[in-house]
Amino acid sequence: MAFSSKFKPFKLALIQLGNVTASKSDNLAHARDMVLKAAASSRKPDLIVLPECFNSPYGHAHFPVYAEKIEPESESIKMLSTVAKETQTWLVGGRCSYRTRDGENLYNTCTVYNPNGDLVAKHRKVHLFDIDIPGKITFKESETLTGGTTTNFFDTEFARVGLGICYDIRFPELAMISARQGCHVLIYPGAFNMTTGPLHWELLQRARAVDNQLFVAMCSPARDLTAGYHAWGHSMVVDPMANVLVEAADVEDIVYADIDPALMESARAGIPVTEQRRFDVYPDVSQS
Ligand SMILES: NC(=O)CC(=O)C(=O)O
Repeated sequence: MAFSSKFKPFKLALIQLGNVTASKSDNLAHARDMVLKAAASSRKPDLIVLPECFNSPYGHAHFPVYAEKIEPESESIKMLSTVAKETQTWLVGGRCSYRTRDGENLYNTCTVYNPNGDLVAKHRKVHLFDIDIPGKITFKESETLTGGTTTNFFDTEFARVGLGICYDIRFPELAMISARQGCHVLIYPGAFNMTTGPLHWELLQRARAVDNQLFVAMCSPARDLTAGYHAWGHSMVVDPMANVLVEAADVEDIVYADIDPALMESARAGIPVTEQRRFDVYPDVSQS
C-alpha cells in the first residue's frame, strides 16, 4: 500500500491493558479480547494502540523470558497480525524482541500492523530507561536491553505516525526529527511509574506536542500493585495546542480520541514556530 502523507480526521484508541499475568498466552488472549472490544465499540477506531511490553510483566527478569523473534511464527506477531486483519484496523503493539541476525541482543520493540495484517513498521526503544532516584526508583534497562539506532514512522491513509517508546519521550530531538519528517501524530507505548508518572507523564506529552505542534499519545499498562513494577497508567492523548483530549485513570480502560487535522492547522497558523526556527543560529544543536 502506498500512501501520501495526507492528514485526514481519524479515531484513535488506547488500550490501558490490565490483568497481566505470568502467562504470555493468557496475556495475548486478553490483549486480543481488548482489541476486539475497542474495534467493536461505537467509536470505531482506525488505529488501536497497546502498551509497552503488553505481553509480559515489566522488569529486567522478564525481558529475556518473554522475548520473541520478529517473524511470522512468533506467538505475539501472529496474534497482532491476525487481530489487525480481523478488525480491519491499524494496530501498534509494544513488546520485547530478539534481533534475529547479527548477535542475540534484546530490544524493547513496538511493531505496527496494517488492516491487512501486514507488519509495516517497527521501532526499537532508542533511549534505555536507566535512572536512579535514591529511595524512589532505580532501573537499568541497559543491563538486559540494547538501544535501537533509528527513528521510525509509518504512513496510513489518514496520517503519518511517528513512533517512540516510553523513555524516548524525554528526548525532544527524537520528536522533532519525526515532526520534521512530516509526522502528524507521535505514539509512545509507555510505562511510567509512581515516581516519574505524577511528575512528568503529562508534562512531557504536552511539551512534545507544543514543541512540534502535533498530536501526542502515550499508552500505559493499568496499575497493578501486586506486580514488581507499578505503572502510572493515565494513558493520554494531547492535541497540538497541548490540551489533553482524553486521559484514563489507573485501571484497565480503553480511551478514544478524535484526531482532527484542523487543530494542527490552527495551532501552526496562529503560532507559526515551524516557519520561525532560526537554523542559522542553531544549525546543529548536537555539535554544541
Ligand atoms: N519506563 C520508562 O521507560 C520511562 C519512565 O518510566 C520515565 O521516563 O520516567
